[in-house]
Amino acid sequence: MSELSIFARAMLQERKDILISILTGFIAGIAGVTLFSMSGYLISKTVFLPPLYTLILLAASVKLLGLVRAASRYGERLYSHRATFSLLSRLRTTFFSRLLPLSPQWLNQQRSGDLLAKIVGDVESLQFYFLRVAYPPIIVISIFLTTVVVTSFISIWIALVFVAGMIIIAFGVPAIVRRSQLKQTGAVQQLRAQLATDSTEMMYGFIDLKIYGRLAEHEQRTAKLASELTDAQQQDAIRLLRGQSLHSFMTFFMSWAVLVVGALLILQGSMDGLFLAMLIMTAMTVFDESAAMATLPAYKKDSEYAAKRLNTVLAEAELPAPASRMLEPQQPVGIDMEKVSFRYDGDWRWTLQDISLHIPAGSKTAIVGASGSGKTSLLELILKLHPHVQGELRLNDISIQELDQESIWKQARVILQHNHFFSGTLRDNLLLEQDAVSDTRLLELLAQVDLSHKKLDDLVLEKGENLSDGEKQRLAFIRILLRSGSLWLLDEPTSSLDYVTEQRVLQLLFQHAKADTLIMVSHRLTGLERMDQIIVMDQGRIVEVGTYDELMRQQGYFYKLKKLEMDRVV
Ligand SMILES: Nc1ncnc2c1ncn2[C@@H]1O[C@H](COP(=O)(O)OP(=O)(O)OP(=O)(O)O)[C@@H](O)[C@H]1O
Repeated sequence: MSELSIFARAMLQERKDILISILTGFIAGIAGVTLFSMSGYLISKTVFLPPLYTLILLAASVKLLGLVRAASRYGERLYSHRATFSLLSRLRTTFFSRLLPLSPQWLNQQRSGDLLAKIVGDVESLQFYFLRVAYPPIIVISIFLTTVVVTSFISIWIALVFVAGMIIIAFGVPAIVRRSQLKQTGAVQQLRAQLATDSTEMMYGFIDLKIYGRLAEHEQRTAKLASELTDAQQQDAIRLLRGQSLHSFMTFFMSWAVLVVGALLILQGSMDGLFLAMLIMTAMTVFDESAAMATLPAYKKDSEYAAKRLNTVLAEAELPAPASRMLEPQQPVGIDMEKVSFRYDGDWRWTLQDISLHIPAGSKTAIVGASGSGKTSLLELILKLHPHVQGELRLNDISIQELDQESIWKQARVILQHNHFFSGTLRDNLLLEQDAVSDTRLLELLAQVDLSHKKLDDLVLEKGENLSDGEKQRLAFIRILLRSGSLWLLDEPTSSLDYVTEQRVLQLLFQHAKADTLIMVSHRLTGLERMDQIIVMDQGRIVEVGTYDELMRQQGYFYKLKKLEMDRVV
């Protein structure tokens, strides 16, 4: 059961609560059995008019056992649930922390709904493993064994009936329940994941689906999945109920068996009739204590299936090789590439091929080229977002393979083509990294990027739905101004801005990045005169490198692009 190894480790960490809950659970169970058997004995004894002190003693013991049972049951509930919730939180953090270092490329390949179903639903299914699978057999078997040993002093035959009952109830009933659910394994989890995937896709593509008239079809499919999930959950509930009913039936059957065998023994004179009521009460209580065994197979299968789904995620995903070297903080970063080639997983063609370049520390570089020529991919390689790269890529003369990814990210001030905005206030969205920035400073920055009409308490909707693309770009720009780091990687940071605002923002950018290394991917070819070098790309290759003047003099690819742009403007 290696699938459950994450769970076993988490259980080991919660061993104190687990041991206390087992101990209190055992005390509560035994106190319950003793309480009811003693009540049976008290009733029988009363018939023979015993001395008053005997009755007082028995009644006091029954009361005391009641108190012990209640207190230990409370302790059991408290510690077992505390252990369960701590396990759940450990599982969540373990799974999440294993996901975090995975390459974004791998994460992007996952369907978000399915991944969410795994992170939330499957992890939650695992929480029951302790409470409903690992824990009940320990309690049930220890209570049974204690009861059988004590009963054997009264009658070995009744003790044998208990053993038979234990085998039927603790093993037979779960085996029958297990057989009935073999075919159904994982149906709920699979449907839940499908529903989550379909629903997220519908939410993300709502407007397009509506425009292209496919919304109704999508809604129907989602509704069908939802009803199939309800059916599967209902089937699961029915199976659980069937197991519980079978268990109740067997509990009463075994109590009748105790009554019949006990009556025969009394008739034969081999057992005192005083004990009969006591033994029947014992049977009813002890078999009732084992109710959790009937639902155990269902929870076991669910947990194992959930663990398997989670493990597939972790097994498929390749963790980046550990790297120990760090980029020096606040030192401008020089970048060298020698014959670097790269292709996305599963892609037959090279996205980048034979890239050799030198970007001196503190220089300003523009990357231009046709759409799809590999400009963004090149930036992503510098951020070490893709682990498998051919050739040599060095930052400050350290091979990227040896560099710790986090240390690169700490140094980088990045604007991607799509910047994410969270639901919250504008202030929350600006202060992603640090909260020690005054409102006055934030308002000043907003004014510098022509957003003085915005207020810090303005509400931002999920994914920045109520912001224009240009506003998003300027807010992303403020975000990187608030960061520290000496490597600026900007992927078309001003593509949605008008010319005047763009120039204003770029001026601000050059002021802040004066001594730093700056690489900017740009579609527009205006304002590139101030760059130290321009890298021109086409179909994954570098076709030209030089300053603006050099490239214009050369009259090559860049010159043609520039001419096309100018013709378009005229
Ligand atoms: N996650 C991905 N998986 C597979 N292929 C990808 C992925 N991202 C990009 N590509 C492919 O890699 C190639 C280069 O893409 P890239 O985004 O680097 O180009 P680009 O020059 O930045 O384009 P644009 O100017 O349109 O942003 C494209 O052909 C694209 O289809």
